[in-house]
Amino acid sequence: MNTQEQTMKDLHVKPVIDPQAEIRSRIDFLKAYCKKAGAKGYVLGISGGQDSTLAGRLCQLAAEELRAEGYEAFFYAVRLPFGIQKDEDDAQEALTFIQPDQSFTFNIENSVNAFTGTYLESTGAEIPDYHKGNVKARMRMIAQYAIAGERQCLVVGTDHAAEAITGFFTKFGDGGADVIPLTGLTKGQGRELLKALAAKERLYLKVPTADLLDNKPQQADETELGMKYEVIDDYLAGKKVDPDEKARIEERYQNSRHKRELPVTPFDEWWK
Ligand SMILES: Nc1ncnc2c1ncn2[C@@H]1O[C@H](COP(=O)(O)OP(=O)(O)OC[C@H]2O[C@@H]([n+]3cccc(C(=O)O)c3)[C@H](O)[C@@H]2O)[C@@H](O)[C@H]1O
Ligand SMILES: Nc1ncnc2c1ncn2[C@@H]1O[C@H](COP(=O)(O)OP(=O)(O)OP(=O)(O)O)[C@@H](O)[C@H]1O
Ligand SMILES: [Mg+2]
Repeated sequence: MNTQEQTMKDLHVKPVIDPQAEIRSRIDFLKAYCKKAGAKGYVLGISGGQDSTLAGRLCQLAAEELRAEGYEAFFYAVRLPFGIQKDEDDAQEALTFIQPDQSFTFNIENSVNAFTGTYLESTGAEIPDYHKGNVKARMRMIAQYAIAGERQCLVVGTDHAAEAITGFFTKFGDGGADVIPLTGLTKGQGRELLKALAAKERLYLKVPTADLLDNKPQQADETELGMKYEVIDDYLAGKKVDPDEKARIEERYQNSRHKRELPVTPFDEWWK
């Protein structure tokens, strides 16, 4: 098996999907795991971006089905802006589509600013914008775990194959979650699922952005990555891609392995 085939297998990617079947199996997974864990539902940050819109809708449908079957479960959608989010209208549109049982707004600005202030006092250095971005992602994780802890719920992650292969997530930030229902999907397949769920075009054609930087608000992921999701998706679907791009994807995959594993112990061999 060549590297590309092995990676596709490791990341559980199917080159072609039946969107309705994927929706069904992922909702079934969310329901089965919730019951098995004895949890009371799901918590997820809703940014207005494609991934959380999709995962949020799947969680809401799972919670509704569980209740109809006599199991009390709820979906809590959390808006987690840093100050005023430039694309707040998209986030509101996402909430309208998801129709969550309950939504909260937890503004992370005060917590992040308190953190960066203490960081300066403690180390004598300003935290660079890039690393502050990771603090924002981790603050969102802290907020979601606090809500999940209080409500005995599961924290939902939105990682999928196109982010997993590039390691394009913050370790223990948006990468920190209990259940990851979009695993194995490419970015384009996530879009297909949203279409099949009758989301508005605006929600699935939105330009993907981590939106973590003060200096470059709404920067497109593709700009930071220096790669197109279309190319990453082609690679994941087993297609032939430009050799330079292929090499860059494979390098990113290899260098980010530590993010897809549990913390390394003296008994692990994978890093050798
Ligand atoms: N080989 C190794 N073995 C074990 N651990 C290793 C390691 N190399 C670094 N590390 C650890 O990992 C840390 C670096 O990882 P991390 O803190 O995640 O930082 P890093 O990978 O540098 O940054 C996160 C990236 O993900 C992007 N992101 C974040 C959040 C959301 C989204 C989105 O798609 O919306 C994208 C963000 O724009 C940025 O490019 C190091 O500080 C170190 O602690
Ligand atoms: N401003 C925010 N408010 C609430 N949750 C957020 C916010 N920013 C990020 N998140 C959470 O972090 C996750 C990772 O962000 P990411 O940008 O990868 O996904 P997305 O915004 O849902 O979709 P896209 O990748 O297309 O922008 C989101 O899915 C969401 O759960
Ligand atoms: Mg986003």
